[in-house]
Amino acid sequence: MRRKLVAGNWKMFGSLARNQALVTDVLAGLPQGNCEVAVCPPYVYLAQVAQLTAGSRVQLGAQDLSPKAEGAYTGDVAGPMLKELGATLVLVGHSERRHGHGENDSQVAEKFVAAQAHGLLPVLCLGETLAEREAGETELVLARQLDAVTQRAGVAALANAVLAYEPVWAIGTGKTASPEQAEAAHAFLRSRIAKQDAMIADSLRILYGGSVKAGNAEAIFAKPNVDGGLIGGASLVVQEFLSIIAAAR
Ligand SMILES: O=C[C@H](O)COP(=O)(O)O
Repeated sequence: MRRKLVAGNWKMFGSLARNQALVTDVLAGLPQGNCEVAVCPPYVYLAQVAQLTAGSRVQLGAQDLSPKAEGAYTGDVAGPMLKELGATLVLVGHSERRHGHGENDSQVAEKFVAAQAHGLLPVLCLGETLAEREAGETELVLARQLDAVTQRAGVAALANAVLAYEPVWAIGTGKTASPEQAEAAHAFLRSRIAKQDAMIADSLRILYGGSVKAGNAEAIFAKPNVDGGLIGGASLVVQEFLSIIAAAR
């Protein structure tokens, strides 16, 4: 039985005052339940959010990391730094990094390896663009993005990771993948991993991300291969985020 995870990706939103209000209200309203909850604030707020979430069941994540442990890499942030501030997980390969910052599959694989090397749980994001979907290339793209990591890190590395299927066309657009479209992509990913290791495939959590809201979370999370969500915009709205957590039973 896979335990669901709902992770809020705040992207480049927040301020000291807004974060304090958001986390305080989320903690106050957190529904009972078995699902894991995490928030991923911008780097500069990790220490603040670590303090606010201390002792709660809300885990702390970062949105990206450097593939290097330290060095002359201006503007980059290394895994050990995230760990020191209390992060336990980190997103790698988010589409806003792949498409907005030109990260390729092999760089994403290096970041995945670095995350694990520094004791962080990598949440590997993958997903196709609208053009790729319309060209019938969804599975081809997912396979390429997944294989880049399994070939670099080995399939066994997925025992200590989470996947997040995020169709690029559904991110921040209000256009959600239907529960059936999400399920099909998740099932494809799981079956591809099962060809190499059935047990790892069975225990691996695959989150869905892309315009998840209170109103659609329950239907998406009800699909057998969907193990929670990576939530962008709705994670910044207290009642939306709490309802999504409640839907992840
Ligand atoms: O990381 C989260 C995803 O990019 C989804 O963002 P969204 O919920 O705002 O569409």
